[in-house]
Amino acid sequence: MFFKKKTPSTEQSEACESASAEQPAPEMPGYLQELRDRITAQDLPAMVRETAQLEWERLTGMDRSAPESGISINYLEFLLSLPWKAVTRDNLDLNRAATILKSRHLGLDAIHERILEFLAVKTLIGRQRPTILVVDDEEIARTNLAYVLEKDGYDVSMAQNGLEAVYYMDKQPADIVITDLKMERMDGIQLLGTIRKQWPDTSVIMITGYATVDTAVTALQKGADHYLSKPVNLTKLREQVRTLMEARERASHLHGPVLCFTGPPGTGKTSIGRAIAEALERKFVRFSLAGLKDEAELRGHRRTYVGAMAGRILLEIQKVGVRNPVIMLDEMDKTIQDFRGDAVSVFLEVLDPEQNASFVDHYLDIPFDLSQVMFIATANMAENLPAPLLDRMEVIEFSSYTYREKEAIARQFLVPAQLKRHGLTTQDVRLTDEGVRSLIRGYTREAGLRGLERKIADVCRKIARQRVDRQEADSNVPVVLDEERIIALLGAPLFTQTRALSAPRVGMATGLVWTATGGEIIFVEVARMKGSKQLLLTGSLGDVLRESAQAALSYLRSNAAMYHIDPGFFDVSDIHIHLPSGGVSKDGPSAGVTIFVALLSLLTGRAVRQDVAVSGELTLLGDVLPVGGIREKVLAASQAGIRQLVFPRKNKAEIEALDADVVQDLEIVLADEVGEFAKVALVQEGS
Ligand SMILES: Nc1ncnc2c1ncn2[C@@H]1O[C@H](COP(=O)(O)OP(=O)(O)OP(=O)(O)O)[C@@H](O)[C@H]1O
Repeated sequence: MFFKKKTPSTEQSEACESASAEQPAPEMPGYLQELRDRITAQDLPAMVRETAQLEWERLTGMDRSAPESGISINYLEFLLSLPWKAVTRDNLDLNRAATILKSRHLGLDAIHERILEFLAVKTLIGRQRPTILVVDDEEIARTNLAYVLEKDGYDVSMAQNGLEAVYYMDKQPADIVITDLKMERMDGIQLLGTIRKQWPDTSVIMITGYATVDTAVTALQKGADHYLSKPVNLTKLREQVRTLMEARERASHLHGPVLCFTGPPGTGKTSIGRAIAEALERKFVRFSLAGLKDEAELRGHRRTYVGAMAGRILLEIQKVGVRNPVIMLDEMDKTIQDFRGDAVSVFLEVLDPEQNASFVDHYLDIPFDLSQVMFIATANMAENLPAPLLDRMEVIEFSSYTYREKEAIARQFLVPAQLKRHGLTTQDVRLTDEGVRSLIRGYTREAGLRGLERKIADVCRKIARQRVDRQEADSNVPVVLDEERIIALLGAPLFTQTRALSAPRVGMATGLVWTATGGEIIFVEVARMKGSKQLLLTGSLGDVLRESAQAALSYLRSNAAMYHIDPGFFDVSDIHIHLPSGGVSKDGPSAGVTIFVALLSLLTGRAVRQDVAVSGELTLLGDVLPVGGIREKVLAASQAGIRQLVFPRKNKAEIEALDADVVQDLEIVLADEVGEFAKVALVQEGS
């Protein structure tokens, strides 16, 4: 029993605290009767009905003007409004799922494949009908039980005694054995012993006509999962069978692992989640975790708090009215950083099928089964998620779109959808190639498509307004959306992409960074002045980047001769390293090589080519380690007008996996050690 009875004194004070938030109690006698009828009539699990009845009894003993009766009514109403048993039936037709996924997205084939595999495994497991073996020497008893259980969808076989049961189990072990206790040849207790030894995963329900406390205790001690006396209460038996089957389902990983979509904003994570729900014919809930500050928002407040209510998870379940929706937990990484308290353990409990079958919301105070929910988490960067959570999730990465992909998606999906949403048709508007390009390049700067979608909506709104205002006589003539028209509608372009500079410069190198919103090019500037061995670092740099700068400087000092620079250069100088765009914080090890190139240029006086970008982690001994976010970095480089890229050779596999579309117009050089980076980036002497 999970309902906690409180002492009258605490109840009173709590009730007074909560008074302001509660509704006045409805006219009681009729309402109380109605509540009672609902408790009896609704299909509730036994424990829930018991809790509701107890609460109802408390309510009837209360003064109807007392604030606590309002609290009690709210609780009961909430409890009765939850979908304790309601579920939608999964549609596991893979062809249909594939069609739905394809019709919603362009590209993303690898992700679609992965999701279809996930659904295929579910389908196969779902097809295996659970099996039950009924063992009883009375024919009527066993056929009756078999009839009832078959109607519940189980595959049922029968045996007359323990020996026959063992014979059947040898051929095909059942998930559950329901056995009589007293039988000829091998009785129920002996059969239980054999099952426990040979088929430890099979659950056993023991039934007997000679129910005594002793036999029940013996059966349970020997490993029976449940015990029932004759005549068998069929409702109880079916409930026990269902509980055991659900526990088995959970153990067989039917529900896990949880999918976790990572990638920059607007790359299709939510819309794929929605498409999965549509394919399965499940309800969909998107629930943004951003801004969630503490556990109570997820799990509810105890009823002792003023205005206590259930947490977001149960409120969403209540809203959709079924206990098996697809719930998308958006931006999990952000919540974990900002959360007061232990967010990780709450998520572990919510996502783990072993634990979430008895999820306890503090307000509800009795377990609610979340194990049928299909959770999908999203995060901008998987690296931001703690290892215990990542362990339970299958991460699927969504990456940035190329210009070309954006153009195709805009044409096929975003523009038609926005036209429709604004009462326009493709007859009203003709978007030219130049128009799409200018929308993408001039008005958005993003890895995904969110901003582009908003800009298209802006354009549609303005065209709709013009159409209505002017009552255009020529309304049959489509508006041609070319660059000029777009500038007329949206104003001057907002962005000129950070462009690589053209002329080579001494003391300035171009690098590449990867952030939650995609790739970016960065510039590293270095200067040397008279001083006394100080290294100044500016530009909102994180600790890792600062350490990379120190390592690059130490490497150069310790290898001065090899690079033909004065070994004492630092004794009489200060070195300043600056990464412009101070408003953006920068961190990570991959700028080590870029800093080295800028320093070497400064100390040798050789200029750095500005159409080359380098990215790699530098060790103190001059080795180069691989870096992350290759696709994002390459895209950023090509959009910024870079011609040549140098990456660590250890990134070869990721580079070879890039689509031709991404590496178009770029030359990528792979380097083993830091000197090779410098060779490409520095202008050749004499040239
Ligand atoms: N490959 C694609 N094909 C067609 N439309 C797409 C594709 N990717 C994204 N979209 C569309 O772009 C818009 C933004 O996508 P969505 O909301 O799914 O992104 P998200 O990754 O969930 O973003 P966020 O992380 O900000 O929540 C949606 O209208 C979506 O339908």
